[in-house]
Amino acid sequence: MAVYTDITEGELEAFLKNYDVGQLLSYKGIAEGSENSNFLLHTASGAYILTLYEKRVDAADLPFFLGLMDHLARKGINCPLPVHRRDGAVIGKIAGRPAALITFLEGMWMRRPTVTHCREVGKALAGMHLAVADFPLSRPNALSVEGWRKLWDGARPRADEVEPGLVAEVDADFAELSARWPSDLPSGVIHADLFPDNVFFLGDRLSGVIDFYFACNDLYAYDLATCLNAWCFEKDHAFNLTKGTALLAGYQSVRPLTAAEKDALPMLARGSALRFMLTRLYDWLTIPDGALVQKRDPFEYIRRLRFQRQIRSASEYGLGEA
Ligand SMILES: Nc1ncnc2c1ncn2[C@@H]1O[C@H](COP(=O)(O)OP(=O)(O)O)[C@@H](O)[C@H]1O
Ligand SMILES: N[C@@H](CCOP(=O)(O)O)C(=O)O
Repeated sequence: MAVYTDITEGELEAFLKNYDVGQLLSYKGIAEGSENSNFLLHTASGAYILTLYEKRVDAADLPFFLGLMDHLARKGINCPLPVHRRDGAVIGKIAGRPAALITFLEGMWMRRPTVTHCREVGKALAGMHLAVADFPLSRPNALSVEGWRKLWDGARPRADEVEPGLVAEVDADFAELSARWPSDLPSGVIHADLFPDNVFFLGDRLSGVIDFYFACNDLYAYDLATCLNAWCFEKDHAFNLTKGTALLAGYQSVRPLTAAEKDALPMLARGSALRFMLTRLYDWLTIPDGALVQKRDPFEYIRRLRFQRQIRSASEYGLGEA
């Protein structure tokens, strides 16, 4: 469920008066998503998404997120284009919340991505990494190693109740990741949450990338490692080598990895698995049952983490196979 703040037709009509989008024809809340409130709007000029930014998004970060979408869309990346108001601004206010209007993208996200989808997402990710080279804004990654530690401090006292032995496992991860986390790899603005529910397809064609609200400056190869975890495992938690091969080959067909990035990939994939396990575990332990926020399964990422601890070389993901 992702309509935390409801809006009236009157509020919406008043909000839209600031834009050149024509008369409001219809609007409805969108159930999918987890962070913000989203509405699908039809106006005389077409379809749009209205997003009301909720508590977990810092309003001070909105110029970065919306500026990034604007930059990428203008560079030909399939992502939403923020609609400018008549006064030039892209951020407005409705029902007391900061809000923006973005263009609607056709397509649907893949519940069971195929090898072809993995290759296409690899290409799109590399395309974004090239396209951000001249993006002028930056935002530190609040969810890198130090941010993970804060989440772990909150979750650790009850982590063994969720999964016996988890405290010892994750303490050991922190010791190793702190000592070996790379910092001198190619970096720039990354998406940082490129899961299947944030990528739309029309058949096999990638039609859109959405949800830039975790985007930040970090290592490009870390973004790719997140995709390995999010796209290349089956429902039974087994790694699919063919999908890994396709994702990495797709990425490298647009932006070849450096030797140092290849060497670091297992460590980055382990860190990324830890990052998503921790946000999920933290929410699992702190969000009350019945709350509107959708809680995601930490066990899926406990398994990813155990898998990633065993990997010694990126060739085990299929690097160099295609
Ligand atoms: N530009 C867009 N075009 C079409 N649908 C969109 C667009 N942006 C968001 N959506 C719809 O809204 C849902 C939630 O969007 P998302 O940005 O993932 O929200 P959240 O940040 O709350 O997780 C998506 O799953 C999709 O159905
Ligand atoms: N992708 C994250 C959760 C973030 O949710 P989103 O709806 O904003 O993509 C996870 O799977 O833990």
